[in-house]
Amino acid sequence: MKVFATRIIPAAGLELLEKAGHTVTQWTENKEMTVEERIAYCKDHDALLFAGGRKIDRPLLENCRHMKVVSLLSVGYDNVDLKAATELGIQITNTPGVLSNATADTAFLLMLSAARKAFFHHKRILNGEWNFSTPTANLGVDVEGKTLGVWGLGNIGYVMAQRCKAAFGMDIIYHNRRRNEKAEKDLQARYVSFDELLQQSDVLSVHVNLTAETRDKFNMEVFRKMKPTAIFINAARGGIHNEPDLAAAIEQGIIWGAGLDVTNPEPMQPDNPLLQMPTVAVLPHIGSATQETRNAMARVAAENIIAALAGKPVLNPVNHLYTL
Ligand SMILES: NC(=O)C1=CN([C@@H]2O[C@H](COP(=O)(O)OP(=O)(O)OC[C@H]3O[C@@H](n4cnc5c(N)ncnc54)[C@H](OP(=O)(O)O)[C@@H]3O)[C@@H](O)[C@H]2O)C=CC1
Ligand SMILES: O=CC(=O)O
Repeated sequence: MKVFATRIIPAAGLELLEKAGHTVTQWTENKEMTVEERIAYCKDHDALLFAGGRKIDRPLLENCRHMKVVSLLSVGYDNVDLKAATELGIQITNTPGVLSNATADTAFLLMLSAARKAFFHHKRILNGEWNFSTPTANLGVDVEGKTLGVWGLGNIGYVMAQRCKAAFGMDIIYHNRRRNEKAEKDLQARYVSFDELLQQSDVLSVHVNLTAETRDKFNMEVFRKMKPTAIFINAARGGIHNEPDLAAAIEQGIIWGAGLDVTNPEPMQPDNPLLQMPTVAVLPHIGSATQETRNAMARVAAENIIAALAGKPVLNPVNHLYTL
């Protein structure tokens, strides 16, 4: 059968699909497809491997009713109209688990980078300012022994908590809709209300899915409930924080700093004030971007397609989650 990939995909996934007898066409151009191009390609294929691009919306899905599966090369499924896909009988799948370590590592990197003003110091070196540091100027803060608050202690949040506890003996508090008993047992993570999470966290790391409930949750009203020394980390989705409010909160000393792998909108514009702030570290949505992890994700995405095209149950269905 015929599979269309919206970008060049890692070799491990390509090999699996070809070994299963499928023909794979990849979008190789260094520019986004137009809406018309995407519909034309999808109309002609049995499966879509979605490796990035504009939202999988109802108009696209309605033009591709024959498609058996849209396999996302990601965990997040907020860029798909799941309701439309389910109504049209199109299976949607994702790649959970295999990218948790790499994404948690990115959150960990951002936490340290914000705490130690690492990106700011890097910029200073580029400006030829090596000797500007004095015993009292441009200091960072320690994270050792402090409290990590995790909003969304699932696959990625768990690894972030595990790393922070093992590396720095941080106390772990978290807030989900349901208790995570494994984290409570293994990491002595303490379940708290959302407001307690805000009040008690020295570092607050966001790992929830982007949904109607979580969208724009971190706004000025919420930042005002956090410690003035707190560091806000978001390696989930930019839509979860209000970016002008975040910039104002740091500027006014309402919180101390931030580490963002995801921004709102993406791409972040180079003149965004957050990029000038010493206690802010921003990365261009590279949470899972390691060679090993991208190959593992491609394998899972390919296996989901192979199962769906064979009429077998897929590994990672997400259609049932659309009521979120
Ligand atoms: N930066 C990057 O490159 C990457 C970003 N991501 C993002 O990270 C997100 C999380 O991935 P992953 O850890 O695998 O997902 P999981 O489903 O394992 O974890 C999500 C957690 O969020 C909690 N949660 C969801 N909604 C709410 C809510 N309204 N209030 C409180 N808690 C909530 C869930 O618990 P409960 O259901 O009990 O509330 C769950 O523990 C993805 O959706 C994706 O957007 C993922 C990979 C890479
Ligand atoms: O943002 C990445 C994902 O896997 O979700």
